[in-house]
Amino acid sequence: MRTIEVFDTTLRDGEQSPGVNLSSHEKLEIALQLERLGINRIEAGFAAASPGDLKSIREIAAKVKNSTIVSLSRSRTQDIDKAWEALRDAESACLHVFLATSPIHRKYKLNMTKEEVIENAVAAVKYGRKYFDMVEFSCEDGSRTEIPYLIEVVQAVVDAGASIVNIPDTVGYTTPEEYGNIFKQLSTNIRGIENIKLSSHCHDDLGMAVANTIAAIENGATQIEGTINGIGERAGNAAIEEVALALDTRRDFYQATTNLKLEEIARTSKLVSRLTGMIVPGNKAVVGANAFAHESGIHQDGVLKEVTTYEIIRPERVGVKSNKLVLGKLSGRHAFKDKLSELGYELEQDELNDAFARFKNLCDRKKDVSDEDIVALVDSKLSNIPEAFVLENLQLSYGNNSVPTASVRVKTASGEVLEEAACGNGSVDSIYKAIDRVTNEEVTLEDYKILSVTHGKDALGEVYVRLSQGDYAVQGRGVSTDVLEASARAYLRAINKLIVRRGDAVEVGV
Ligand SMILES: CC(=O)SCCNC(=O)CCNC(=O)[C@H](O)C(C)(C)COP(=O)(O)OP(=O)(O)OC[C@H]1O[C@@H](n2cnc3c(N)ncnc32)[C@H](O)[C@@H]1OP(=O)(O)O
Ligand SMILES: CC(C)C(=O)C(=O)O
Ligand SMILES: [Mg+2]
Repeated sequence: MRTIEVFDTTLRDGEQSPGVNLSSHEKLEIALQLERLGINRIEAGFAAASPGDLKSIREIAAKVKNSTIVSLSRSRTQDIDKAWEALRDAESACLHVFLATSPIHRKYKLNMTKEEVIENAVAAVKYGRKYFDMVEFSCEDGSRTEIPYLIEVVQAVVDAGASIVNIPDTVGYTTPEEYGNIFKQLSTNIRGIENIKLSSHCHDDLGMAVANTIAAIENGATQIEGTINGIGERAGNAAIEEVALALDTRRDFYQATTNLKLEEIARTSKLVSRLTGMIVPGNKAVVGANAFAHESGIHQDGVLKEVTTYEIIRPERVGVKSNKLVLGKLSGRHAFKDKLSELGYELEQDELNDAFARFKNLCDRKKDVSDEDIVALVDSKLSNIPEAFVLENLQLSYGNNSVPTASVRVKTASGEVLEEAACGNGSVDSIYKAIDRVTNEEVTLEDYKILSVTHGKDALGEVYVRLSQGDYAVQGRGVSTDVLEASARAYLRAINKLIVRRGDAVEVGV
């Protein structure tokens, strides 16, 4: 059985998803969960991209001990210097340096000859090796590169000291057969291939990212790259959970496995979805809400007789648990704490007291409190964003023939209570206008999404908003049994984040 190493780029390529913008704290939370999942290498960002990216890579490098931390870097000395600045204190660090090799990129983007590309790639790897023991080189757009030339580039960077070579299908263009052949060619033509890791990195533009990744494994890849939930630039990257489960479920066929703790998958997926605001579709393989649901009579009958008739992955395998402890309004703190621990949360006493008070409050408004309700309730408070404004009261006047009016009362960080009212084109609009007034912020609402977290008429509603102000873009999430309250909480939360971001910007001198 071969062991395939897993390189996660949720925090770098995943953050390249349009609309996703994670704070340092959120990135750290994801990195710690990726470490728990057993990821071998975590690409924490692109240090030269911004002072904020550098800072969050450094924070992750300081806290994560069991995974190698990686920074992306162009083949430029100034980028490599920044990567070293971010990673110098990591327990285990890797520089990920890249340069495009395909004819299209050489001609139109880089304006370099074949020889210049090799020269720059070799120089970058050698420069990187002055700082780093582990250097990965990526032949960007490798799948559209002439194979004999690709072999030349790979041999040159291996000779220069790269210990991982990655062949990205940058634009999701390749097919399993074609991509597999590239790995076969490299596996048989590179001197010293046995001492390096050969890596795949696939995008999903034609919906083949996972199939292409598997083809690479079958033809010699020893590392795969991807993201949780398959998020990433354009149509996204190969979904790590899908590749891992394909190998696990069909180990009889592929004779390969990963060292991931598969039971951490559901939790990791939820965390990434929550913090990025990228909602996982119900029918998504492995982590979608319907992945383990059986709807039709014939399937249900089969599953009741023998579960393997229609279920190839047991839900427990990926950490989807059945509800064992039903909590309600008569439960106490011990049961609540026990449930939180089962759901993966270990709270400090004051956080627990706070969550418990909100749980009791929810029980008064909702008949059945499910695990999802509890996760939503705890998560909505745990992101540690300093709150410049806390929602104290929301009041609405609505009639189908009158102009909706909202009144909002907030408490500021200094304890001052402020109240404002506003009319709007609809209830949400009036709430947002009142919040703009009371916070004295001028923002643009770029996106507003509403969904139900749980089921039934007393379900929790979840609202995501994306706001911008000048160069800043932030997301906010609010959860409540009342969608208008959730809308207000999401908006206010985004404003609080915006205030923190502006503070960050002052700190780094932007
Ligand atoms: C396939 C991928 O996912 S690659 C990673 C993509 N991710 C990102 O780009 C996010 C982070 N990027 C950034 O913050 C910015 O692009 C920066 C800070 C890296 C660079 O910003 P700028 O200096 O303003 O350059 P800009 O992004 O406009 O253009 C890229 C430049 O890098 C060059 N370049 C692109 N790739 C490479 C590379 N691997 N090595 C060296 N140079 C490269 C381009 O040819 C262009 O050079 P030019 O200015 O001489 O024409
Ligand atoms: C930077 C590289 C690895 C990349 O993300 C790609 O080519 O898709
Ligand atoms: Mg990519």
